[in-house]
Amino acid sequence: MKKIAVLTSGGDAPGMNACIRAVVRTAIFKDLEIFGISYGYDGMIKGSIKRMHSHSVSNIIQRGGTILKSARSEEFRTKEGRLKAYQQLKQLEIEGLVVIGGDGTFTGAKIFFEEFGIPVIGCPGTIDNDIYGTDFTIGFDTAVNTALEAIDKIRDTAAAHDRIFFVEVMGRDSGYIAVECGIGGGAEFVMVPETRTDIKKVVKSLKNLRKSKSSSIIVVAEGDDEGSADQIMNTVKSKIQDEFKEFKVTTLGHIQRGGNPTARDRVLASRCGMAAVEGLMAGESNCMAGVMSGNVVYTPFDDCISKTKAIHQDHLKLIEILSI
Ligand SMILES: Nc1ncnc2c1ncn2[C@@H]1O[C@H](COP(=O)(O)OP(=O)(O)OP(=O)(O)O)[C@@H](O)[C@H]1O
Ligand SMILES: O=P(O)(O)OC[C@H]1O[C@](O)(CO)[C@@H](O)[C@@H]1O
Repeated sequence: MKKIAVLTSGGDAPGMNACIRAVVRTAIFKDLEIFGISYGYDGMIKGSIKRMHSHSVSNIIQRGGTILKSARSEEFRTKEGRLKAYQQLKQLEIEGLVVIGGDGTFTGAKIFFEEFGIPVIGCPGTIDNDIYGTDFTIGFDTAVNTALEAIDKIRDTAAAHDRIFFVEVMGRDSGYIAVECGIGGGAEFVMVPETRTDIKKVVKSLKNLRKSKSSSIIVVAEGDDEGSADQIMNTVKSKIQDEFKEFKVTTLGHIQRGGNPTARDRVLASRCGMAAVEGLMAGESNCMAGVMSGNVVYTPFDDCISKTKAIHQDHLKLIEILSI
């Protein structure tokens, strides 16, 4: 193998730049030619592919976003689109690919590998932490810390005005961010897509808590089965508005995807990036390089996509016990 390429795809995540840096510098260290593809699979289809050098990734380890840009590509979902992408790689004699993204990115990579046989290794880059085969995904720790900082501030005003705050965090299909910042932020409740939200139970508990607390923080993952934080707030409010003075909603949104990556994300990203290149050179393919229990592991894309990394039930219990 002489030439490989790297791209970022799906939602950006803090630490993607550190991962690109690790891929580029490991490739150069191993005497490979390394190419950067802009705008994910769209850029691969359009041929937005440039040679990268060590200096191309200088001064980016601390930066959020991705210097390669990211995109969600509809065309890559079609066979014709993927064929165009393959032809672009073939023209440049690129023989291996590193894709940094989430489970959608890995689904595309798996199909691409099966159709054209180009070895592909993924690095888990998404704030959602919803990928099987790695304890944490790149960007998750930063997103949790960003959300936590906001919750700490919201708590001040919630306490000052005796309010119930519903704080919506990201997680289309996953409650990992909600659970971690719920524990760290001392939330009274956390609502996640993985478990059924019981509004009656929440109302009953809030009434009970009213005896000892005048304010509460409820963290809602955006994909909760009862709807958005706004919808949930209105349902809860209609049942207990006499008991609490005020109900407020704060949606944290995309601030969770930006900012300088934490040390944990930079280290994880660097390890996964290096492992992806080493894996390609050792003949690994159609898999993701992740870190589990401190060790680098290669997990088949099939497992990363089809197996779920369940929320720890004891984490949910922890929130319930500590909120009394
Ligand atoms: N079934 C599929 N076939 C081909 N390509 C796919 C498929 N699923 C996803 N992709 C490609 O992967 C891209 C990224 O997927 P997606 O938008 O789901 O983000 P992701 O990688 O899961 O990241 P995040 O978790 O941050 O949303 C899609 O825009 C598409 O180009
Ligand atoms: O704004 P976008 O890019 O559509 O992404 C939103 C989604 O991306 C994620 O943040 C994952 O990166 C989800 O939690 C969220 O639903």
